[in-house]
Amino acid sequence: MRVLASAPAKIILFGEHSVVYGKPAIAAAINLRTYVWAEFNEKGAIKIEAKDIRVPGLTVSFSEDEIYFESDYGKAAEVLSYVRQAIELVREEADRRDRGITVSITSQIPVGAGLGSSAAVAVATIGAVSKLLGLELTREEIGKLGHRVELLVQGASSGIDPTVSAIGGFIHYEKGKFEHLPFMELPIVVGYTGSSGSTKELVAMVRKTKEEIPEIIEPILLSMGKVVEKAREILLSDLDEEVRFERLGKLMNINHGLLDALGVSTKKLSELVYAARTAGALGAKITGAGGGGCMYALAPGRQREVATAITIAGGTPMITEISREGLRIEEVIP
Ligand SMILES: Nc1ncnc2c1ncn2[C@@H]1O[C@H](COP(=O)(O)OP(=O)(O)O)[C@@H](O)[C@H]1O
Ligand SMILES: C[C@@](O)(CCOP(=O)(O)O)CC(=O)O
Ligand SMILES: [Mg+2]
Repeated sequence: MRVLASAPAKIILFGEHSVVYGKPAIAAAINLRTYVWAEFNEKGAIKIEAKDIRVPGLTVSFSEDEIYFESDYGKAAEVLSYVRQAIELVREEADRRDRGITVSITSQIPVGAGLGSSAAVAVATIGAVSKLLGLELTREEIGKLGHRVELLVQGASSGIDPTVSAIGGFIHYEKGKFEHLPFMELPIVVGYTGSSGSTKELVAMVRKTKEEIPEIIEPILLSMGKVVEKAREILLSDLDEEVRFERLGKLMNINHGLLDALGVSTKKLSELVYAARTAGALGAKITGAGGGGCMYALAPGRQREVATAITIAGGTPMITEISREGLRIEEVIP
């Protein structure tokens, strides 16, 4: 039997980092996906074929069914740890720790770009392997297992990424609980710096600063939570679209400033943010952990101009749409 599952990337509209400390956040699944094939192998081992993963310092190449890591083993093992933990967790849930499983991954999501590639690969792996082992799990349960994977690998995770990747759509999330927000097309442009940041390292860095100067960092996290609550209020209001976008844009700019204060922006991210605002975006901010990766801009009627400004500033604009669908079982071959 072979199973193919896929799971989407996401953007965090408001509240990254503060969400790790129990504050609310708002995120949406987007139409970039990670695909995972799962099948049994007779060796009783876990085998991972990560076909197109590009991480600086690591090259993975393939022959028929062997994987070669052109790097030290430690680094390769670390990079594949989300997938390995996802498989091990599902084998445990199914009480089939002995079962050999091979997974093969292809992905459209840039890695370490703040678009939740770690959550998508974990969720798609859990989806494919649980189906293979005959476990009946709901999307919500799969999101919770994805959260456990992120906790095991990163040491800290709010769970928002695996939740939105598993269930899809547009959500408000707080302390493990989510609420679907009304589906709406937002006129946004995502700008990719081309460099990556490790969520594990950035979350650890914020925690260290918080421990050193809690009297300064805690009020920033509190403010971020308040920005999210205000944004939710605006998203659910019946305000005129123009006013609504204008207010959301202002909140995005505040949220970016607060993220910058936490130290997770970079020169390039800020350049893309300011280029977008100068080209007419109502708001622009980092999305995801930062340290490189992506920003996004809200630009009703100005998406083309903002995309051009991002290109001129040295970034890559991406036109993305919100994905209603989360985890999908694409194919089951008996
Ligand atoms: N296609 C993939 N195959 C295997 N592992 C992946 C894949 N995509 C992402 N990952 C894992 O996720 C990590 C990146 O996660 P993270 O630092 O949270 O950034 P982000 O989730 O923003 O992309 C990679 O280093 C790797 O371990
Ligand atoms: C920084 C954080 O809020 C989001 C991280 O997203 P990403 O891995 O950068 O896509 C961490 C978390 O919510 O667990
Ligand atoms: Mg991640």
